[in-house]
Amino acid sequence: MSGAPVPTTIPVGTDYDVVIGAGVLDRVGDLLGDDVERVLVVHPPTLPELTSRVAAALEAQGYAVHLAEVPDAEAAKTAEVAATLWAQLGRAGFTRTDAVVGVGGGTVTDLAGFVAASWLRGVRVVQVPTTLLGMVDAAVGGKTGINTAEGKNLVGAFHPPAGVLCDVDVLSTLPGADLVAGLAEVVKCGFIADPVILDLVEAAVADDPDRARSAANPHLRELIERAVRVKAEVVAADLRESSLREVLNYGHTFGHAVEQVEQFSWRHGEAVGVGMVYVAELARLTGHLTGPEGDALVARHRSVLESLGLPTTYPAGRWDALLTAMRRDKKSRGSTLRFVVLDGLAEPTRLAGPDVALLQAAYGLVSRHADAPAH
Ligand SMILES: NC(=O)c1ccc[n+]([C@@H]2O[C@H](COP(=O)([O-])OP(=O)(O)OC[C@H]3O[C@@H](n4cnc5c(N)ncnc54)[C@H](O)[C@@H]3O)[C@@H](O)[C@H]2O)c1
Ligand SMILES: O=C(O)C(=O)C[C@@H](O)[C@H](O)[C@H](O)COP(=O)(O)O
Ligand SMILES: [Zn+2]
Repeated sequence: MSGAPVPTTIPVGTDYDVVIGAGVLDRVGDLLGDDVERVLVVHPPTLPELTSRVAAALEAQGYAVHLAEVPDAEAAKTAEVAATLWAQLGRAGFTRTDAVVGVGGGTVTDLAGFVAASWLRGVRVVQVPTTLLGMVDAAVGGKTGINTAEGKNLVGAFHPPAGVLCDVDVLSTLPGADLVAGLAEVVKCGFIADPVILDLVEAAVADDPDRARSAANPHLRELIERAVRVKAEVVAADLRESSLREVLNYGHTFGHAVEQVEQFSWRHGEAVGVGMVYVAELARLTGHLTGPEGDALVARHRSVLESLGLPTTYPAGRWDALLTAMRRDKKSRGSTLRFVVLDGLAEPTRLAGPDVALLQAAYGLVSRHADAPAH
């Protein structure tokens, strides 16, 4: 894969840096800060080599490394798994000057961040995302959490990391479907804030569609950096999602509901893909996107996502379950559902309390094609 030799450092306000580079994995200890003795490295079973490299780099710098293997993917984000990590931290005597390192995709960094946020009411966490989605989104910004039986990320904390280390070389082993799922969050940043992202994705697809959906995408490094800059700017201004940060939730009200209804058999990025089409249709139905320009923007959602192989439709017949799940969205206020919608390209705004008939009509527009991909 391509990658400039010089790492890029993107500051998140004055709090911490996101370091993006090729072959930078061994620098993990540099992000830990002072006084750390013990480090809990949280990792999935799928990444033995990367985990060993991180552990060896930390040991070489004198840290006492404790490995914590957790179940792969969404199965990691449970209270039971968090409890096993708290027990391990307790047995090993982790103090407030010790730290957690998350090595893996967004599921691992969400879990590791939450355990760090809750242990002794907060210890340092350094995130080492190994998926595209983790690099551009999950590991950055300090939203940490786990799921409950009732829904996605319902328990968690805002706990910014001490640093984020993105080694783009590790993406070469990422399965294609996971790379594409990460591109969904990149595309999200294009629609809400940085349209150059959409231009770059479309250019890569026009040039070579297969390569565009892989770690060999010639614009991948720039796409990662642009998406991280979008996220960094937003979370630096509004860590706790009092207002602005909600824009990063574009497509997630419906997307999280799909994940829940499908019992996590859809990847997060896939669900967010169809969620963005849903909310684009909702914006048209509620008069936020109007005229030929509005129509073109909705069509652009479908075309860019489909060109990457992301789902833009969802089967009919699941409305009641979807609506129940959407009501648990964190943007809801009492019984009022709230959505992030676009007034135009890179012009996000909020839609509060739309008529349920319009919500269902938007579902009709994403479900009318009975050709949703099998999962
Ligand atoms: N906290 C946030 O702000 C935030 C933002 C976006 C998403 N998320 C969360 O992130 C999660 C999704 O993250 P994800 O898409 O990274 O999924 P994931 O963590 O499940 O990883 C996807 C798969 O890739 C494998 N993998 C990881 N790195 C690899 C590598 N380098 N080579 C080969 N295989 C590798 C994993 O083992 C897993 O099977 C969801 O739970 C979502 O809610 C959180
Ligand atoms: O960072 C944010 O803020 C986001 O909303 C980014 C999302 O991509 C991410 O999936 C996040 O975990 C969703 O958070 P939630 O508050 O809706 O659970
Ligand atoms: Zn997301």
